[in-house]
Amino acid sequence: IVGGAGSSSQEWPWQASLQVKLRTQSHACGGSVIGNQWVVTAAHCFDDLPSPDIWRIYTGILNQSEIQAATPFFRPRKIIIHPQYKISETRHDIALIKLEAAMNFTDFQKPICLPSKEDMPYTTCWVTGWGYTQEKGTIQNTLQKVRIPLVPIEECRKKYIQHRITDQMICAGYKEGGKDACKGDSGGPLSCYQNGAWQLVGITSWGDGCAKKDHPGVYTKVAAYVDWILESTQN
Ligand SMILES: COC(=O)Nc1ccc2c(c1)CCCCCCC[C@H](NC(=O)/C=C/c1cc(Cl)ccc1-n1cnnn1)c1nc-2c(Cl)[nH]1
Repeated sequence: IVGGAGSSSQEWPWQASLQVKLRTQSHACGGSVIGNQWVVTAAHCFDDLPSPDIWRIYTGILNQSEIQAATPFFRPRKIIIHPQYKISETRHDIALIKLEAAMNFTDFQKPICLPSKEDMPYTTCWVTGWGYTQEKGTIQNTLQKVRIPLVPIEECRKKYIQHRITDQMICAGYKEGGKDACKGDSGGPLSCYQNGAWQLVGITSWGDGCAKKDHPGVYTKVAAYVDWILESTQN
């Protein structure tokens, strides 16, 4: 997260850290708890790391330093990549992880609501993650947060002429740049507060550089996948 600030405990209890254990273990992607056995993330997180056995999902964490050998984590029982997603493309960048066991919800780990399928005028949206605070950066210890306004899709299409911004994507950013998601934040939530509840409006997906002027971040529009999420999480 570029231009953000450290979060407090219990502020984003749906935020997950998806870690990969090869010879060493490290953070790879963000994720969002949407049920006691379900986390939603970006499909591209699995492009080069498809084996479920190397993934460890941590919830209820504020600081990466809380993750030690003894810290409990969930293993994926199943990873469901959106059927229309293609590796190294940007469309349908969404995946579901069924955890091997159900979690107990607490003040530190509980789900975020899925959004309504109708387009809403979200005005209070935040992006969170442990990603870089600049393009050449490092994974942050404390979960970072930054408030970012949504950008109308027609304006976003003008900024990304050579890319195809589809109706299943949502853009967020400041004209002057300075605040954005960055490397290590992908898969995490774009959370918007609306009608008294936090809703998972976007999944951090891609952008041209981090926090550059006239280059908003591009997020998977969760409202376009609510039916797929509901039918995929039935069993
Ligand atoms: C110590 O541990 C680490 O350093 N871990 C570790 C450290 C870094 C990374 C990994 C692990 C995961 C790589 C593979 C999966 C994921 C591959 C793609 C992923 N993208 C993003 O997270 C965000 C993109 C992004 C999103 C928005 Cl909305 C706007 C601008 C964006 N950016 C444009 N340019 N940079 N960001 C990424 N993530 C990393 C990189 Cl490197 N790139």
